[in-house]
This record gives sequence, structure tokens and C-alpha cells, in this order.
Amino acid sequence: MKLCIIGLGKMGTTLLYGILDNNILEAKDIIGCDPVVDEREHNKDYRGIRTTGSNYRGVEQADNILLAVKPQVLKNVLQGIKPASENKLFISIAAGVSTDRIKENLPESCRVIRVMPNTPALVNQGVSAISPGEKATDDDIEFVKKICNGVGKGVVIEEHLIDAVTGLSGSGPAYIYVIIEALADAGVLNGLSRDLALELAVRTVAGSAEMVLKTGQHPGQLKDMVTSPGGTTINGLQVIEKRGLRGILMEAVSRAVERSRELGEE
Ligand SMILES: NC(=O)C1=CN([C@@H]2O[C@H](COP(=O)(O)OP(=O)(O)OC[C@H]3O[C@@H](n4cnc5c(N)ncnc54)[C@H](O)[C@@H]3O)[C@@H](O)[C@H]2O)C=CC1
Ligand SMILES: O=C(O)[C@@H]1CCC=N1
Repeated sequence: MKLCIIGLGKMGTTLLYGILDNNILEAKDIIGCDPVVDEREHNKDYRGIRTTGSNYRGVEQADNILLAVKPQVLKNVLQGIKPASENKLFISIAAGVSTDRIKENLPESCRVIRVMPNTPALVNQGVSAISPGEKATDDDIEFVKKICNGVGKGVVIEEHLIDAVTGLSGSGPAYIYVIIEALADAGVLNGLSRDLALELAVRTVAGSAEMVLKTGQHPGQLKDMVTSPGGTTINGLQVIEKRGLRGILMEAVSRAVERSRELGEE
């Protein structure tokens, strides 16, 4: 067994699907652990991997362990699997929890890599930051990069930056969904049908993001391209600046960064 995924929730299954869809590993090479797999009524699709309700049994059978549980339960999970963990690679996506914290609860021989992905990984448009702990080997980093690049793009960063990444790209999809929803509401307010308003809002956000990626131009330049003298856009922008949308987004990201740090201390 090459990989054990502990926690088959939103992010655990998102990465599982990415790993399988991109042929990084086969279902027979993966075991997933989650208490819910023992429940009769769970309705998740695990795509044919083996599953168990026992983290210990899963870890025993794999060389690489993906930790996809909530930060609040991570310590307990690590303590439960410690005796089966010698010489293994641990990949943790838990917000806020440092590689040092993780190592404290594992045998000396373990290697640890921290990753901060985001949910657009489900459609192969994720962005993931990768912070290798001291003992991680080049092969370990390559393996993790392969997973992250399979579901979007992986970038290697120093660990002291990972809380900032968590607040920006880890949490960021939620902020963009709020913006999309608000734009659609604005369309409805102005007489468009809900379906049309939502389609226009989504495609505007997706297209604008694609423009930044494809042209490499500064967002300010692209904004100026939309903005005719005395026209509609500059009148809209005046409201955005008056109400402080930039400040709101900066504060939101900063609060999320702070919360990530707090989770690491809990
Ligand atoms: N949802 C997101 O957008 C992102 C989440 N993360 C991180 O991913 C981790 C998982 O988050 P989500 O998938 O959103 O949460 P989730 O609640 O969807 O999934 C957590 C899973 O862990 C399982 N679980 C609970 N206790 C367990 C235990 N003792 N042993 C094994 N499994 C157990 C739960 O049954 C659940 O299926 C968190 O640490 C979070 O910080 C990181 C980046 C983005
Ligand atoms: O909200 C959270 O704590 C997780 C980490 C980043 C995105 N979701």
C-alpha cells in the first residue's frame, strides 16, 4: 500500500479523486481511514479504495500517510497511530499545525511535509503550498509535488509563510464565492433572472482571473482597460473604493491568517 489517507472528508476525498484521476496512484495502492466508513448510512464515493475505521490498521499498511483531519483532532490521531509510524512520510494539510508540532507526536524516524491546498483542487484548478520539514527527502518532495500539480499547481514555500497562504488561497475560495453570489444578487436586483445573473457573475470572475493568468498584466492595468472616461465602470469603482472593498478583503485574509496561527497553538 503506497498511501494511507486519514480523514475522508471534503479535502481528503478531493485529493483522493485528484490522485486517481491523474493516475498518480491506483485505487489498489490507497487505503482510506475515517470513522464514518464504519457507519452504514454514509453515502460517499471512495472510488474503490480500501477503507477502514481504524487509523492504526491503515497506517500499518502504507509508507506515506496523508493527514486530512481537522487540526483540533490531529494530536489524538497522531498519538493513536504512533506505534505503527516508524520511518514513514507524513503529509499534513491541517491548517495551522506546524511540522514541529506534528513531529512531537511521532517517532524520530518520521519525515513530515506540510501542504496547504484549496478546494478548487476538485476541478484540477487548485493551488497548494508545500513546506517540507527538515528530514523530507527529494523523493518525498517530488511525490507531494506530483499530487499537488495533478490537482492544479504546487509551489514550495518556507514554513513560516504557510499561515499567510492559508488565509489567502486556502480560505480564499470562500471569499470569491461570496463575491460571485453578491454579483448575482446585484443582477437580480436590477431585473435579471437568477440563472442568467449567476452565469454572468461566474463567467465574469473566471474570465477576469484567466486574463490575469494568461496576459501576465497587472490587475490594475486590466482594470483600466475596462474603465472608460466618464463611463459606467468608473462610477461603480467609486462606490467600491468609498465602501473600502480592498480594506475589507485585506482584513478578512489577515483575520484568517491569525486564526490559522491560533489553531496551531490550541
Ligand atoms: N476545506 C478546505 O477548504 C480545506 C481544508 N484544509 C484542511 O483539511 C483538513 C480537513 O478539512 P475538511 O476536509 O474541510 O474537513 P471535513 O470535516 O470535511 O473532513 C474531516 C474528516 O475527518 C474525519 N475524522 C474525524 N475524526 C477522525 C479521526 N479520529 N480519524 C480519522 N478521521 C477522522 C471526519 O469524519 C471527516 O470525514 C483540515 O485540517 C483543514 O484545515 C486545508 C485546505 C483547505
Ligand atoms: O477553514 C478552514 O479552517 C480550512 C483551512 C483552509 C480552508 N479551510
